[in-house]
Amino acid sequence: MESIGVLMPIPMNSYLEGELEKRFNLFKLWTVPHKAQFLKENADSVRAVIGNSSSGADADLIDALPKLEIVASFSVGIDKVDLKKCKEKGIRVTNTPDVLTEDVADLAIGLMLAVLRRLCESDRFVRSGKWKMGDYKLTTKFTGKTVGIIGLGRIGQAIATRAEAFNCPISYHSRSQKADVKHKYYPTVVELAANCDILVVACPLTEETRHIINREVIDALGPKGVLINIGRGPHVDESELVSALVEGRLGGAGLDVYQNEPEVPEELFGLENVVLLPHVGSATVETRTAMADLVIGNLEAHFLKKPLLTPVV
Ligand SMILES: O=CC(=O)O
Repeated sequence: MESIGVLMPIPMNSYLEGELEKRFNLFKLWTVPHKAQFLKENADSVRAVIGNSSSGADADLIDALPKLEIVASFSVGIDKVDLKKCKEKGIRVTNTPDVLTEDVADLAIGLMLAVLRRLCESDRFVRSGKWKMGDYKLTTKFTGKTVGIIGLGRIGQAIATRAEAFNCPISYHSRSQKADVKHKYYPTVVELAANCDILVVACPLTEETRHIINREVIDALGPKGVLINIGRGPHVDESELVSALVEGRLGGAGLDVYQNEPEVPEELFGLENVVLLPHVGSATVETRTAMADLVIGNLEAHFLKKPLLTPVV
């Protein structure tokens, strides 16, 4: 397979790069000074593109690569891939589900604890020497809080399982009620938000879920409510979120994702009821290695004409 051209537009993971280089002719686009020219010159050699949560395959890239057969995403979310165009052109698409579910769910619970128990602020309190001047203030209990989950797929379910271990009643919203699920279902996000303490975004980003967290939802969650976003930045109307937090109309937020990563609204930096992470839901050595192996497995299966391991299209 050494002659098969695989395009990686941005750096993602050194283990993945190394494993791809052992098997394929890997084009690392970010190392090339004139990208457009390089793409033009090598367009006929590229048969696969590696995507991730910030770089996928849009219509322009797909059109620029006439020999493209597969987009293998090093992510579970494939919102950066033009799926419609891929379907039209018979281009296969794969992602990395399951292997990252536990890490993302762990992180969601971590964010809940961090926001309610002010873990990051308390850490700053100790480091700054303020403890010597008096005790840190009281915070908010997590055990027993009602957790509302938007999207009860693999990750949403794993968050529910973990939150149940903290005696948290679980409720959810998804496109339709799930027959085999005992948690309370709300047909709208506003109703879910009005009836939970902590609202978690755990659904894929699609046209229907863009800005699923809007002003009405934020107001329903209210000044004691906490928003956790481990989905995608555009799930949230970020300027509404920022003004609600600044004005105290929302109790707090734990965010792993943002509208324009790596840009994060600076108004949030001074708020102690907000915990900000740099999109690290699946970022452990173990999980990123498993994700890389899945990307490689999908590419090998495709080029050996075997069934894909985790096909999306
Ligand atoms: O954001 C990460 C992913 O989609 O895997």
